[in-house]
Amino acid sequence: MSQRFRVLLLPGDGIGPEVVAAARRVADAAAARFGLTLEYEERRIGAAAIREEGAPVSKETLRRAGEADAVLLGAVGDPEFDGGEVRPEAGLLALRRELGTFANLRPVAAIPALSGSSPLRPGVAEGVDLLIVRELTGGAYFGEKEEGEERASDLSVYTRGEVERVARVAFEAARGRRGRVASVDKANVLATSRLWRRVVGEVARDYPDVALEHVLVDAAAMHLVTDPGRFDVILTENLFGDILSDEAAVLPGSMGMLPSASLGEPGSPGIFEPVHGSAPDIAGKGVANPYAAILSAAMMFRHGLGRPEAAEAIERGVEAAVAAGCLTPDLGGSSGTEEAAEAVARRVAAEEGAA
Ligand SMILES: NC(=O)c1ccc[n+]([C@@H]2O[C@H](COP(=O)([O-])OP(=O)(O)OC[C@H]3O[C@@H](n4cnc5c(N)ncnc54)[C@H](O)[C@@H]3O)[C@@H](O)[C@H]2O)c1
Ligand SMILES: CC(C)[C@H](C(=O)O)[C@@H](O)C(=O)O
Ligand SMILES: [Mg+2]
Repeated sequence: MSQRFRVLLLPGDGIGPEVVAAARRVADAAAARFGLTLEYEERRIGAAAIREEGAPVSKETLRRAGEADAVLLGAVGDPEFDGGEVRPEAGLLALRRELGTFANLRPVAAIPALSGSSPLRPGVAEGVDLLIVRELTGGAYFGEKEEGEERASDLSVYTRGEVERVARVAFEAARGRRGRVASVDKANVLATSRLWRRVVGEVARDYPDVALEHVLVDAAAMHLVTDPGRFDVILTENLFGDILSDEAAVLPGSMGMLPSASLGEPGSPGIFEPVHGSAPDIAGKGVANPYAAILSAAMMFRHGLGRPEAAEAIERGVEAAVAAGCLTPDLGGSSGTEEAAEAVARRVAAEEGAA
């Protein structure tokens, strides 16, 4: 009997539905190839949920997410709700909170065929292979907020336990990579960063085989685009990780190339979500780059469903489609979203019977 998995699809807003459909197409091809059955349920999140259900994510959707084996998410956000009291983004934050996905893995890898796509100095982005481990359920995003006409504040809180658990994720990941962690903070100014630095240093003692360096976030932002090869695993807090990962998108050449996995305690469902947003400027045109969402589906097979062979087949499929010149406009090509998804799905299926 084939192994069955329940996948909750949350396409969301803007290009979200377009890239999730593409990811589903490829996930199905991988499932068929490896004898797995994916049972999908689709629900609303973000602006789509505000319009139809009155809230950016319903209690029922949060409940269904908790019962799924994995959540595959597109993006949330719509200019219609900018500055409003109910924000689409709150749905995603509530979902992360509900599922306790404290560790967000954002791999940044330059695909060889795309080495010319980075707008940086020639050669800088070549061979880049780094992993941002972003703390995802703490810091200024989730602290107490005050929002008045004359005064506003976002309290940033970190506890020892919150820092320790995400640091362990980073050190474990480094063990399977090149053995280096750069912990990024602002310890020259922020108390939370000083706690962060102390706790990361303590955790490092359990990983004598991993080299740890502390880097201030302002300098890290500069190194990321001038000398990205110095990084293996970057470990950082919620807000810094959000900003540094969009900056890192210039390395492979587009926001449309960065996937992510948001993981909680073992056994709890992860959220697999591209790093990019709802891209209202290109939504509905069929030209969004689906590779970030497709590679997020690969991460779902690896980290959420325990089927790394399916993940690898998808990753090889993306590399091959890109090498064959199947590029969306953000990468300088003229392929559409569906065409790119088909190109990957075909390659995943055609590997059938291969070792
Ligand atoms: N995880 C999420 O759901 C998420 C992440 C970031 C932003 N957002 C939301 O998305 C909305 C738009 O935000 P933004 O414009 O600052 O960021 P964005 O990531 O949506 O877009 C930034 C730029 O990158 C381009 N881009 C992004 N993804 C692309 C893709 N797959 N293919 C081709 N081009 C792509 C867009 O066209 C745009 O020019 C906001 O409401 C924001 O809050 C959501
Ligand atoms: C939409 C927003 C809440 C989200 C974040 O800031 O975490 C997004 O920018 C991301 O990077 O996933
Ligand atoms: Mg972001």
